[in-house]
Amino acid sequence: DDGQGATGEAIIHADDHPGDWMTYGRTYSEQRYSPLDQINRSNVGNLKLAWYLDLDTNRGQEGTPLVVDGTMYATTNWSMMKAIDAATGKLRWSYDPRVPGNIADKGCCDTVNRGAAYWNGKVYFGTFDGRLIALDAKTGKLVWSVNTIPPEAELGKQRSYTVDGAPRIAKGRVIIGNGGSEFGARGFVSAFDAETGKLDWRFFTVPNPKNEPDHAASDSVLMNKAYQTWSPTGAWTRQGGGGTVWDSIVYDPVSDLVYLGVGNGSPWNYKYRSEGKGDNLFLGSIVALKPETGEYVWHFQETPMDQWDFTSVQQIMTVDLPINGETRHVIVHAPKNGFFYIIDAKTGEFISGKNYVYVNWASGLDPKTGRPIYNPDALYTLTGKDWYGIPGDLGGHNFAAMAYSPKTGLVYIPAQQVPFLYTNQVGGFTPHPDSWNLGLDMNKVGIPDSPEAKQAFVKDLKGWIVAWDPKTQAEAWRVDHKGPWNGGILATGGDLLFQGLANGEFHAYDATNGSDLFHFAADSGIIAPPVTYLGNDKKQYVAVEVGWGGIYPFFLGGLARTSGWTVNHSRIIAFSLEGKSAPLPKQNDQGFLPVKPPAQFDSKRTDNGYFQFQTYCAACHGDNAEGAGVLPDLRWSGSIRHEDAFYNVVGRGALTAYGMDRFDSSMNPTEIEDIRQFLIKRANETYQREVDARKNAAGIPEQQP
Ligand SMILES: O=C(O)c1cc(C(=O)O)c2c(n1)C(=O)C(=O)c1cc(C(=O)O)[nH]c1-2
Ligand SMILES: [Ca+2]
Repeated sequence: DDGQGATGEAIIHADDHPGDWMTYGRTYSEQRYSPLDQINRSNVGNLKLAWYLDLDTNRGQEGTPLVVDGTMYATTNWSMMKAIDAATGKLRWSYDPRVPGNIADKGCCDTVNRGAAYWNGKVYFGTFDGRLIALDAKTGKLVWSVNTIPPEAELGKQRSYTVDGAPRIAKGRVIIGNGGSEFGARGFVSAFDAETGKLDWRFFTVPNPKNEPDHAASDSVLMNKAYQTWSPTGAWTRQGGGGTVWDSIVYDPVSDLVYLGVGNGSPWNYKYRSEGKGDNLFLGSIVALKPETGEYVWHFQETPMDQWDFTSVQQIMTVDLPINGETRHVIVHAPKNGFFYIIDAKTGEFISGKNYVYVNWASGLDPKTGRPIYNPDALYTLTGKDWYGIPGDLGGHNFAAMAYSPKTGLVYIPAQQVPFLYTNQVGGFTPHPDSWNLGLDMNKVGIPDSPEAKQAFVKDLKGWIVAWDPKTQAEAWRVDHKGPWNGGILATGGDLLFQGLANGEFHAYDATNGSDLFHFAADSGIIAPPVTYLGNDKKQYVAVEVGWGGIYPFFLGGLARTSGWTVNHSRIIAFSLEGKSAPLPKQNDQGFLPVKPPAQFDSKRTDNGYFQFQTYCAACHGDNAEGAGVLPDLRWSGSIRHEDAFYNVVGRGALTAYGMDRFDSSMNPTEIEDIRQFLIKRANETYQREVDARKNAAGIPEQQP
């Protein structure tokens, strides 16, 4: 027995039953390539809506649905799970883990969920409040549920753990990570027995602050190798250091290793975090472990001295590639930092790397070691000067998964350009409970409300597909989109690429040259990756979750209207050649109207109100109080009209059930009222502009400014 079990064998031999989509990236290689070819270049133009299922949350949907034996298992925002007849869209069962609403602000980037795992008749998924849940796949009944966050990891209000990534299963062990490095967190992954939920091993990705054993699988490598790459007294010893594994965990049966994509530093500011010393292992790294024990095998660090939120969490893919005349089994990786890496899957040896998007922080990689050749100006925490970085904190590529077609030999990356102004927090590192704690000046990371500043920034916002040839480490061609933050990509044996876009369209492209062969108006922004499968009727379907959200519209707010205005109507849509569904229901896409604000505000309080807003509110309600249409735009909120009404929501938690936490333990009533004064000021400054932006046939606001 090789320990794989029937499900492990089924996933390893996924191409023997291509109608299923049994694990996050379809196969353990996570290539997101399906050999199905009923739908192909010659007939995709006839693709029709087969069914749609409206969801119960109107927020960002990032899930990859699984399909096993004709049943789809989809996770949606607020960590909910649905089992659906994959041919008809009929709901079989649903499960709501009842994540408390006040948890939303413990995570940086929307209460999303990226997907489930399937093993031996059970489906597994993580919840935003840190649980891992196993359900009976047939009935949806709870089998077990565990808290994945050990009590000793929760060290006060500055530390935060949320779970939104999809679990992966290796040899009967469910492996799950978490997020939280923007607040304060020490990253780790845990492996649980798939049958019982019993903890098997745990691996921390950054050292114990006292260099003491955690009694975890990571003890020896952290104490002997990683600790020496951190300063013993930096802010990391209080903030956790970061390194959260919030998305990619991959098991490779060929090398028999589990790969972790490790996240950014906490706090971001390297000078404060580690006194400007050391590479800070294992931040920004791929780490390879043994699946049975969690024992360290190798690591490759892509971003030493991280200070840009350059996570290596992005999807890890294994491919067999011809390299210098021999076929090698390699990892290909396009992390946030903008470089495309090829790494030996067995040993972690760096083979080559080249930037897949424009980058200004490094001039290239050392050809021997793969270490970035830094632009000294990019090391803003060491220079003390502001840095306009490309990629910025959202990366050249974020969670939206890339795909590889073995037929074309190309990797298709949902690439983007979203610059970020990195500025140091003045006067040393000052953390705030219940807030992002980056060691950055939160006032300055925002865009000033001047048309010139905004136009310059918006001009730099881009999104496209890059078709990357890993054999030559060069771009083959590209498909330009209207703006950043588009969905993940699916490649198929029909020589097609499928992708949903931020502008609410779902597209099929020719995988050989990028020609646009099909599009469908899905009415809301799409950020999730599509999947394809056979229904019980043996027909090929392509399905995707629709729903605009995630960090781009949340934090960039009005600036994130790059692909147009969208009002959220979250649903799952599925297509087939025979699709006979009724069209999507007609809906009102106008969204809220600006409401004339109270004329008076106290201009002595608005500066502090801006600071409090940027510190506590901007990450969800939008930079400088301009919303993007997902969460309430506070400039037009009824609750800013009276001090008590505003305090009821912000201080006393009147809306906690809807995801708005109470902030009376992090701000006093005066500070909360300062925010209200600032919001009234912003409403007055922008009211006429927002009214004018709606003076068009559709009545929909045009892109800022
Ligand atoms: O450092 C972290 O722990 C962490 C967690 C998460 C998350 O859990 O979603 C994101 C990020 N970082 C992050 O940097 C990021 O760009 C991001 C985007 C998203 C999203 O779902 O839109 N999540 C996250
Ligand atoms: Ca992060």
